Amino acid sequence: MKHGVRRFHELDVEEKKAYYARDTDTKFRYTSNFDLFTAPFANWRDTCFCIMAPDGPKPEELPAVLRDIQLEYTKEVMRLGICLFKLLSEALGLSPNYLEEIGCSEGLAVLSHYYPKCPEPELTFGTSKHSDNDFLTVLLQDQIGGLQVLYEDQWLDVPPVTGALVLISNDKFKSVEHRVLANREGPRVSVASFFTTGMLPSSRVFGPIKELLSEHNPPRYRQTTVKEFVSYIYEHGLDGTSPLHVFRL
Ligand SMILES: O=C(O)CCC(=O)C(=O)O
Ligand SMILES: [Fe+2]
Repeated sequence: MKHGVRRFHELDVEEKKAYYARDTDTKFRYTSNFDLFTAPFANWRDTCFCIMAPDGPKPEELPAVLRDIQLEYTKEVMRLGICLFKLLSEALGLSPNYLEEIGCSEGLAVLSHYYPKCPEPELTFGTSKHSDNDFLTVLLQDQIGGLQVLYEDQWLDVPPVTGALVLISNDKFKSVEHRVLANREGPRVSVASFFTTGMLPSSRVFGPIKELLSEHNPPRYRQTTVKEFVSYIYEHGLDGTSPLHVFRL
């Protein structure tokens, strides 16, 4: 998968142009800084964004250099995701299929990032500080490094694997804040698979799971739709703030 992503990003500009889009109606789109016009500054990163589930692209909509591998990789990520949602449900004391049944594994968006060498890495980031606005992220990264997580007020170089189940778990699972440094070495390639249903027109509401609530553990967030939750990031860009404060009671 990492080779496929690198092959795409290293194609001729003319070939990549055909996939460049800033609107939201193509399934596979190549872009740089989705939040270019809303974030406080630009990141040193290009991205291919592709909705793979529930309705993925037709194979011919994917660039030939990563077509087969992206389809195969996504199948495996979906299997892994379903397994993780079962374990997370159990960890919350719920039945194993709980998170799957409320729709957490229904949607999957694959973000394939390419961080070119940066001549002045102290002036920007590869990806600025944020926490992911989805249910869970499965992250694949290469060996270049630069990914950091915030732990007890310190940035640690740790390869993270888990994502964001904060709101519906009522803070039981905390979404890790993370960033990627721009790097003199590179390119760096990563693939972030977001379990999200933000692309669906669903009006289903999510809030803290009622089985987890009690007198001693009252809801800490109001209910919201995934669409509303996700829109925060588009409106603010990766400006270092978390959408969670908007929903906190
Ligand atoms: O490139 C990485 O390792 C992380 C990317 C990331 O944080 C994201 O896509 O949300
Ligand atoms: Fe992230």
